[in-house]
Parts: sequence; C-alpha cells; structure tokens
Amino acid sequence: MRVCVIGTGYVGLVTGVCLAHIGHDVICVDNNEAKVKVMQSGTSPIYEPGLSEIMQSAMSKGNLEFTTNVSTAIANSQILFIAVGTPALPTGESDTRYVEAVARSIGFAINGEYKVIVNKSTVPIGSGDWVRQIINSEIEQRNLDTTPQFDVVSNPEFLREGSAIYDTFNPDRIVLGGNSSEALSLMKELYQPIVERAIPANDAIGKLSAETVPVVTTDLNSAETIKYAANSFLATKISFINELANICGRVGADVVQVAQGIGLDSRIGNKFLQAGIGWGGSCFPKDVSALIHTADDYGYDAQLLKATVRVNTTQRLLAVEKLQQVLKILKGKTVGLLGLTFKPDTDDLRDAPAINLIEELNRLGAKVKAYDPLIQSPEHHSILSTVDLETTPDGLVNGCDALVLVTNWQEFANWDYVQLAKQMNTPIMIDGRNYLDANVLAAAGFYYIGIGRPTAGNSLVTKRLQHNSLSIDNKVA
Ligand SMILES: NC(=O)C1=CN([C@@H]2O[C@H](COP(=O)(O)OP(=O)(O)OC[C@H]3O[C@@H](n4cnc5c(N)ncnc54)[C@H](O)[C@@H]3O)[C@@H](O)[C@H]2O)C=CC1
Ligand SMILES: O=C(O)[C@H]1O[C@H](OP(=O)(O)OP(=O)(O)OC[C@H]2O[C@@H](n3ccc(=O)[nH]c3=O)[C@H](O)[C@@H]2O)[C@H](O)[C@@H](O)[C@@H]1O
Repeated sequence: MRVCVIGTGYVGLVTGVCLAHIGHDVICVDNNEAKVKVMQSGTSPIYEPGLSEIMQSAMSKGNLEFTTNVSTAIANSQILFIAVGTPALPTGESDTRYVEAVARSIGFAINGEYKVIVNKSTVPIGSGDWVRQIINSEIEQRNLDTTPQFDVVSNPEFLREGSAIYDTFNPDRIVLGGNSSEALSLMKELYQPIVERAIPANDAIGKLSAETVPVVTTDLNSAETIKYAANSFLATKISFINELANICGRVGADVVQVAQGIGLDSRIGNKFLQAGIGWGGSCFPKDVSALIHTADDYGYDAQLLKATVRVNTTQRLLAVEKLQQVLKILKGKTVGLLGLTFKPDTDDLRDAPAINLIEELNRLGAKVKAYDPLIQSPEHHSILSTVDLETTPDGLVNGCDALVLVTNWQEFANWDYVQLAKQMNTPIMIDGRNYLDANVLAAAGFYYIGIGRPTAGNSLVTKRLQHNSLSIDNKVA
C-alpha cells in the first residue's frame, strides 16, 4: 500500500520505517529541512535501538523515502498518517496547532483517489471530527468539480521510547477508531503482517511472539480516549508505587520487596511498579495534564489524576531531600548525576526529572556534574549550560560529595565502584531508580540510599561520614 507519514519524530519515523519494513511503499514528510536531509542520507536523527538498521535496509530496497514536499506526498498516497507533536500548553491543554497545519495541507492537496487520514498523534478527544471539518473546509475553498473522498481513523500509538522498534512489531493491541468500514478494512490490511506476525526477519527486531495481535475497533472518541486512559493509568500506577515507597521509607519496609509481593497478583501485574524519582518524558506529563484539562472543560474535577501529578511533582525532588539528609547544606557541595535522559536507551530529555533536579540544586548553590552515555554536549537543553558534562565515570565522580543515579542506564551497573569511591570527597550514592545492588555499593565503600529502601553502608564509610559531621540516620530510607 502507498503510505505517507507526516511528521518524522519518535513516532512518525518509527512508524514509517516499520511500515516500509513489512513491504509498504512509504514516504515520510517533515517540514524541518535539515532533518529531512539527514534522513535522506540514511541517518536517523534520533537514537532508537535498531532504527538505523531497519531504516537503511528499507531505503536500499527502495520502499522508503523522505521529503519536505507534503503536497506531492499526499497526492500520491492512499493512507496518510498525521504524526506531528502535540505538546502541552502552559494551561496543560494540548497544543494542536501542528495537527491543524497538517490537516490544512491535506485539504489543500488531496485529489480524486479515496484516502484514509490516520491520526497517530495523541490528540484531544473529539479531534477526529475536528480534523475532518478542517480538511472539508479546505476542500470547499478549492471549488473542485469532484469532491475528494476520505475518512478519518484514530490509530493511537503505544510504543515506548528506547524500545520503539520492538514495541511496533510486538504491540499488545492495535486500536482503530472510526465509523467507515472501508477505512477500517484498509487499516486492517495495512497492519496485517504485524497482526499475523509475518514480519521479515532482522536482528534488530528480536523474537516475535507467536500469538496474533488483537485489533480493537471503536468509534473515534473512544480510540482517542484509550490513548489518554492508558498513559494516565500507567502514570498513576507509578505514582502509587512511589507513594508507597515514601511510606516504606518511614516504616522500615523495602518497596522493592513490596512491589514484588503485590506484582505477582495477576490483577495487579508486576510492570510499572518500579519506584523512583518520578516519571517524565514527552508523553506521561502532557497526556495526564491534557486529560485533566479535558475533564475540567466538561465540568468534572479529575481528583485522582491531579493527585497522580502532585505525587510526581514531589517525587521528582526527592533526591534533593535525601542529599540534604546526609550532606545538610548543599551550597558549595558537588553533586554528580548518573544519567540525564528521562529513561535509558533514548536521547530524549523532554520533561526529564533530571531537569527539575538540576534547577533545584542550582537554586541551593550546589555544583552539578553529570554523565550520560548519549548527552555529552550542552546543546541538548539550555539547563545543561549550568552543568559540568563529563564523558567518563572518573571525570564524573572526581571531587563529588555525593552521586545521584537519575537514569537506569545499563552501564551504571557495571562501573567499578571500589575505584570510584576513592575519588570522592564522601562516597554517597542516592539511587534514584533503585537500580544498583545496595550490598555491592556498601562493600565498595559507599553509603547507599535508595527510594523506599533501607540504607546500606559499611562501618568504615559510616565512621568517615560521622567524622565529617554528616547525618547517617539509618531509619531514613
Ligand atoms: N514520543 C513517543 O514516544 C510517543 C509519542 N506519541 C504522540 O505522537 C505524536 C508525535 O510525538 P513525537 O514523535 O514524540 O514528536 P516529535 O516532536 O519528536 O516529532 C514531531 C515531528 O513533526 C514535524 N512537524 C511538525 N509540524 C509539521 C508539519 N506541518 N509538516 C511536517 N512535519 C511537521 C516536526 O518537525 C518533528 O520532526 C505526539 O502527539 C505524541 O504525543 C504517542 C506515543 C509515543
Ligand atoms: O505516549 C507515549 O509517548 C508513550 O509513553 C510511555 O512511554 P515512554 O514515555 O517512552 O516511557 P516509559 O517506559 O513509559 O517511561 C516513562 C517514565 O516513567 C518512568 N517509570 C516507568 C516505569 C516504572 O516502573 N517506573 C518509572 O518511574 C520512567 O523512568 C520514565 O521517566 C508509555 O509507556 C507508552 O506506551 C506510550 O506510547
């Protein structure tokens, strides 16, 4: 099938590349010329495991192209994906101006061939009808002899950054919202290789499950709501375990053991129960806020979702509280951050907890150093001009009074903490993701503080901290 994907960010590019891999003829459009040039040269502008390999293989087979020419791409395609960003406005509401611009381009360029317009962007509930109206109003202005025929389908995306290729080929379900049987049946045909697991092998894809992927068909509004509901539920689940971690820290329980104990209940499930210093990224924060805003528009006070956000706002600064418990005054102290991105295996810093943490440490007068495997120059975010970005573990820890593990990058589990402890003023580790082995860290000479876990530290460190008049209250987890 001939497919056009408009917007080549984390979702659009991955969608285009994966649809090309299963044999469709895909043209990806972006209005960022520099980005399109990079993609035309066979390079992915984002870091996503496996993406470059599959992208280059599809390009060499001739069924994946990149362009800035939206009109030609629209005219030549049967299925048009809208995959532009929908960031949050300061009010929390979703900024739909990019979706509107694309809908106008479609109304301007659509021709005689029937087309399916697929909304892949996460959009406020009711946007499917709104997009249809915009396209129709653009078509009307063209005074054509024959009115182009099209239908709008909502096809929300559930991929996670860092495992986007795997998730696209192994979705838990595909959601299709719409009221046109012709459009829905074309969408099912488009996704059939994924649904039936008939995907050409590639090392970057990994092992596929043998089961057929469930396809859920709904009306437009329900599909749009499913997307917000899924992200809000997952964010609430994390806020729940974070709240529990805060209780565990006070009563002397270990949230990791508690999460295991409740996660084995199949009604609860063990995923998204990892306590830490809060959820971030380009989607959970904006999507929970957008759903709260939509509820508000309809006169409903979404109390549970507001609490989910409140718990997260506090949690994102928990590492500062823990640093103050051991170091007291942070002014003049040096804090080293392990990781900056909002999660591992991505270069995405959008709404990353690290940003709030750096802002607060700056406010309190601490010096901040950071090491991230993918963020090694300050152009990624304006806040990084206030941080000493280091490129080696030694460079990071040298002269630090404490470390905070912010992102659970796999390489942090393999660092030589015995050597690193020796280079620090005080070997303190705040493990913001409960990722490291507390006993290994303690044996290496660290005073280890997790989130909602008992602290760990050998007697030598404890003595050294006492010597420096630092608080090492073991009851504070
Ligand atoms: N990032 C993620 O993991 C997920 C994102 N989503 C949703 O998918 C949508 C896209 O998100 P991302 O890919 O993260 O966004 P992004 O910001 O990474 O990419 C958006 C792309 O659209 C391009 N663009 C903007 N206006 C354009 C126009 N008029 N014509 C052509 N290109 C245009 C931009 O240049 C950019 O390359 C959002 O609604 C988001 O909520 C859904 C699931 C996962
Ligand atoms: O709409 C979206 O953009 C996507 O948002 C999330 O995906 P993503 O933001 O890429 O990453 P997640 O793995 O969900 O992690 C989000 C945040 O939650 C945190 N998290 C996650 C899981 C957990 O147990 N604990 C926890 O603190 C992560 O550190 C991260 O900051 C959803 O998982 C995807 O299904 C969805 O498509």
